[in-house]
Amino acid sequence: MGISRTADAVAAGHTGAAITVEGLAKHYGRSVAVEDVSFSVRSGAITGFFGPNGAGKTTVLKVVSGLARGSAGRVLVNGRETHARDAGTLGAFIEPCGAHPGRAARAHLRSLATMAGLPGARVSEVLALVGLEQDARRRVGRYSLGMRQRLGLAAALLADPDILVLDEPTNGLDPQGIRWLRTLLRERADSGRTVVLSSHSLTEAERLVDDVVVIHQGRIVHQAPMGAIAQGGSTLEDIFLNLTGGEDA
Ligand SMILES: Nc1ncnc2c1ncn2[C@@H]1O[C@H](COP(=O)(O)OP(=O)(O)OP(=O)(O)O)[C@@H](O)[C@H]1O
Repeated sequence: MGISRTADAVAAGHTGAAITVEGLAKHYGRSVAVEDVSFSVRSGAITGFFGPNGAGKTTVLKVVSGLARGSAGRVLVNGRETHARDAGTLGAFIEPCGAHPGRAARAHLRSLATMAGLPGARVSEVLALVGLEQDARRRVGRYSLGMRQRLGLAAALLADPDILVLDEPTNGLDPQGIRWLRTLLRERADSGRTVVLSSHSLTEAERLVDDVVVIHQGRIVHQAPMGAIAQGGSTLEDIFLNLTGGEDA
């Protein structure tokens, strides 16, 4: 995993990593959500971001996606520090999906496409891609959890971005949906694009991710290629429980 880069290399320009997070902190008033978070994400790989409830995964993914601002530190996307990520560079799905419950999925996606300057035909493409064609005219408020996940994914995929950031994307998906998502994400990575996802389903994620980042109590406690973890005879769950103090669970 192309992890720590020197400050000089980063200052000199693009390090080759799709995402570099350096010394990121996020405070809510006096409460510290994450502190001194640094890691990087390889281009063309699937990176899994793991941690117990409240560890800081969503907070970091929001800042990485430009949906929230950090209190300190910086995030480089393709070597550039910018708060407004353009849709073709990075697409994110972090709940809530932002669709008005009274709106049809197709109308929601159409507005997003218009705002991003994308052709209307792309809406039908992503609806087909996520398997929501038949339900595209239904109100989002009547969607199941899995259908909302698929809609969120459709929105993230609209501009066919180089980098996909997904917060617990398998939540609510049925087994067919999980397999479909695994294939979709693997194909994207194999074609040189980048995926970052968080998940609590460690057994599931073990089959999918190339690189592992573990966050605990707002700080990064581990980063390694999945292959190295497996070679060491450990499972992702072993590593996770050891690092997050849950080995007695
Ligand atoms: N808007 C907010 N205001 C105040 N504190 C917040 C806010 N959002 C998150 N936090 C706090 O930041 C910390 C990290 O939360 P975050 O949602 O990033 O964790 P997480 O790892 O995604 O958790 P989970 O696995 O439960 O989704 C928690 O202590 C949470 O209470």
